[in-house]
Order: sequence, then structure tokens, then C-alpha cells
Amino acid sequence: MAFIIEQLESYRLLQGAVVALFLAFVSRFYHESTESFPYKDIPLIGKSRWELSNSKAKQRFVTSAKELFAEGFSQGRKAFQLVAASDPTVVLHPSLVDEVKNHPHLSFDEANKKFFFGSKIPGFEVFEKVEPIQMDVINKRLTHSLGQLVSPLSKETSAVLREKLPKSDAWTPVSFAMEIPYIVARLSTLVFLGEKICRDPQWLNVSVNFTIDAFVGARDLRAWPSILQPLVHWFIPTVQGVRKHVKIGSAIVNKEIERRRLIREGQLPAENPPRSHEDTLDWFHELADGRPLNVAQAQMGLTMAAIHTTSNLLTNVMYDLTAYPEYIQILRDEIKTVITEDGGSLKKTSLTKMKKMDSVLKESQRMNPAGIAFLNRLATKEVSLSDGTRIPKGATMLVSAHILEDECIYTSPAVYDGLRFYKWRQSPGNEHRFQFVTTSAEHYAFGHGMHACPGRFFAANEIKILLVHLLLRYDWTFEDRPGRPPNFMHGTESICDPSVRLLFRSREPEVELSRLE
Ligand code: HEM
Repeated sequence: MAFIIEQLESYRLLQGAVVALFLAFVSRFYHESTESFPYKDIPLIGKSRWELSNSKAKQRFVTSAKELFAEGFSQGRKAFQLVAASDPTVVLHPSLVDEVKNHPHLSFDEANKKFFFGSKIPGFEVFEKVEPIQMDVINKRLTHSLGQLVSPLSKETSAVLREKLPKSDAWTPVSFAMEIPYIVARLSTLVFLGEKICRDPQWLNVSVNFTIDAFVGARDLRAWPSILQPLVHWFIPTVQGVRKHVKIGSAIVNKEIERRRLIREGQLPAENPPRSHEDTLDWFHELADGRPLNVAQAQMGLTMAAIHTTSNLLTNVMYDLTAYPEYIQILRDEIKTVITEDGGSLKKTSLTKMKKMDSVLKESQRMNPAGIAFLNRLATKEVSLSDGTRIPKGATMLVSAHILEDECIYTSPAVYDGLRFYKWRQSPGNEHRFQFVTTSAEHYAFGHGMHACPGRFFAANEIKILLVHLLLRYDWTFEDRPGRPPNFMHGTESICDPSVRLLFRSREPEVELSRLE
């Protein structure tokens, strides 16, 4: 008898477990399907009311986001929604950017976490949040040290270019978009982790491919229903790749942290010659000041934010300069004038004086920003905007950047005018307003407001140093193509065509390059 009762009880237990599982599944399914329903009172673009599933609408977003934006803003609308990578996303008109930029209930971190999973999925922890110490390291140390970093960066640029683009009298092809991330990774790592690691091929591989695998891995994982994601991520190759990069990257950073600790404590001899400059690893140690911080993860986060953004911008600039070579001579003349004025070397202030180059960067970013929308946010409470749009709690949103093509602001917006911002800066009061690093409601490709990119000052310096060398050392042309290769779109992202090959040929520089180091 006891045996029969026991069997029945365990059967009931099993029944209970099955019912509980079923309820969990139904509630999750309900939650998911309501999440993917369009928000009330906001026009839906890119999906007809007869389509039950979101899959075609998502595909339309991937291939034709720009056209969908144009349709969305037709008829004077200030807001609409479309089915983006996962759920419906609200797209706002540029005229609302000032309401979004510092809004306390529109969260940058939560939007990132939703899109990239955060610590819910092993490997994606860097997307959990931007740590205040990371911001302090950039704002209070990196940006303040830019002057001291000019010379080490210039020296490393010479070294890396000698390797990657060796002296050649004949036109030589280079897949610029593919090669430049490794060059930028080397320069950025010089400032993040020092001279030794910046030449470590394993670290450079992690620096470049961690971001790529994280973006592709997150996209692969989003293709699965969220109820299955905690299981399937273990089997997705790109997500496995992310974890592999984190493991290798963390081991490299932790080894360096330990080495520096032993030197500080006198258990290892001091470096000889001493390091030429402090780096973000020193600053994490200093600013954490005993507070718990996963430094390896924080370093991977900086790498993630820095490498492809900077590479993408520089590739756009080089495609533009090669397509409009008249600006190359203008920039060479400016570089020569500034360097001669500064006694033949690159000084702290030399880069600030290169205002024509600054203008070229801003114009390239205006015409080919990294995306057609910025200020990705998630509403942590319902948010009402001045045009009457109500963004519901939990909704994701972004602000369209089509203001960059607005002819009321930018005369002949489709024409590349490398000196556009240089000319604007000539009028009194406008000196700083139109600098490359200045964000505004008319130019927010670095974001705008409280989350505007803190790394943009460093990125600007790094790109200018690279350009000084790229323009003085080499002539440039396209292989087999007239004119500026168009970027292609993937959702809201704008991507430089990686199949484009540039040809370079060594030339006699206007100034003594060894003095720039
Ligand atoms: C040309 C290169 C770069 C571009 C185009 C770029 C662009 C951006 C954009 C669009 C944002 C989001 C702003 C917003 O949503 O309001 C951002 C944020 C951020 N960027 Fe950059 N970035 C670049 C380089 C860098 C570099 C070199 C670093 C690090 C040294 C960096 C660190 C960050 C960080 C930490 C954030 C998050 C800010 C926050 O949470 O408030 N970026 N960047």
C-alpha cells in the first residue's frame, strides 16, 4: 500500500511539475507576444495589419530601414514605430532630440542590455552597464592626457605603417576597411594597455573580433524565441566565439595586472626602459582605489566601444579623400604649415590647429555617419513628449539622424564639402560650435547630451595622427573604380564596403617624419 501511495504522490508531483512548466511557458509566450505587439497610438510602418508574424517586417527593416524612415516621417509625422531587430521600436524625429538627450527615464544602459543581453548570457557581461569608473577613466584621465599621448601615438603609427603598408614605389593594393581595425586596435591598445600588449597578435585578434562576434552573436541569438535563448546560446558558434575572446582577453589583461602589481611591490624589477606613458590600466587601478571592479571586463568594454567606431570613421574619411583628392593637397599644406609653426614636431596643440582636417572629419561623419539613427534608449517609465507621443514603459526608441541631410541646415547636403565646417568656424562665436567633437541638435553622430560619446576626443586625436602619416607618406587612389564607393545599410547601420581596395604608393613627405615621433 505504502508503495502505491508513494507512486501516486510522485506521479502527482510529476503532474504538478508539468502544469507549472506549462504555465511558465504560456505566461512567457504571452509576455513575448504582447512585447512584440505594436505600441498603442503610434503609427506602425513596414508591416501590414494582415501580417501575423513579424519576420517579414524584420527583414524589411534589415534591407530598407532608410526607406521606411522616409515613409514614417512623411505627412509631417514626428514619431512612428517599426519592427526592428527584435521588437517594435519607436523612431523619433530629430526635432525631439533635445527632449531625449538628458531624459531621466530614457535609459542608455537598459537599451544596450535588452539588445545585447548583458549578464543574462555568458560572454555579454560588458553590455550590462557602462561602469562609472569607465567614464571617469575616460573623462578624468584619458581626455586630460591627450597632449602627452601625441608623441607615443605618432611613434607607434610610424611603426605599424612600416609593417602594414611597407614602402613601395609601385601602386600597391590594400583592403583598407579590413586592415584598418588592426591598426586602430594597435594604437588604441597602446593607450589602454601599453606598448607590449599593443603588439601582441593574440590581443589584437581579440580586440578586433570580439566586437564582430558580439554583434553577430547577439543577432544570431535574437533570432531564437527568448524562452530558448538561455539554452541555445551554448551551441551558437558566434556566441561561443564571444566567450572564447573574453577568456583569452581576460587572461592577457589579468596577467598584465599581476605583472604590474609585482613590480609595484618590488617583487619584479622595474621596467627598463620605463613605460613612456600611463595607460587606462594604470587609471583603472588608481580610480577604483580598492572598489571592486572587473578590470579585464572594463578593458574589454573600452575596446568594444573604441575600435570599430574609429575604424569605420577613418575608412569613410579615406574613401572621401580618395574620391575628392583636391582635399588631400589642402590637408597636406595645412599639416606642413602647422608642423613648421610648431618647430618641426607634433605638439600637444598641433592637432587642434588642423582645422581643415577637423572639418573634413566632421563632413565625412555627416555624409556617412555610423548609422541613420542614434540615441538608442529604453523607457523605464512611460514618457510623454511635447508632440503628444507617449512612449510606453519598456519600449525601445531611437532618434533619426536625417537632419544631417537637411538642406535648410546644410546647403547642398548631397555634395561633399570638406571645408564646410571650417568655413562656418570662421564667423565670430562659431569657433568651437562646429568642431568635430562638438555635438549638437543638428549633428549628433557621437550621440548628444548626457551619454554623448566620452571617447570622441581621443578618437579625434588618434584619427588625426593617423591621417597625418597616411597623407604625408602615401599617395592614394581606388583600384578599378571611379568615384566614392557607396556604403551599404544593414538595418540602421551604415557599413563601408569591405571589398573596396585602395592603392597606395610611397611619396616624399613634406616634413621630416622621424621628428614627429
Ligand atoms: C569615431 C569613433 C567613435 C564614435 C563614432 C563613437 C560613437 C558613440 C556613440 C554614438 C555613442 C552613444 C551615444 C548616445 O547614445 O547618446 C557612444 C557612446 C560611448 N562611447 Fe563612443 N564612439 C567612438 C569612439 C569611442 C572611443 C575611442 C571610446 C573609448 C575610449 C568610446 C567610448 C564610449 C563609451 C564608454 C560610451 C558610453 C557613454 C555613456 O554610457 O554615457 N567611444 N559612442
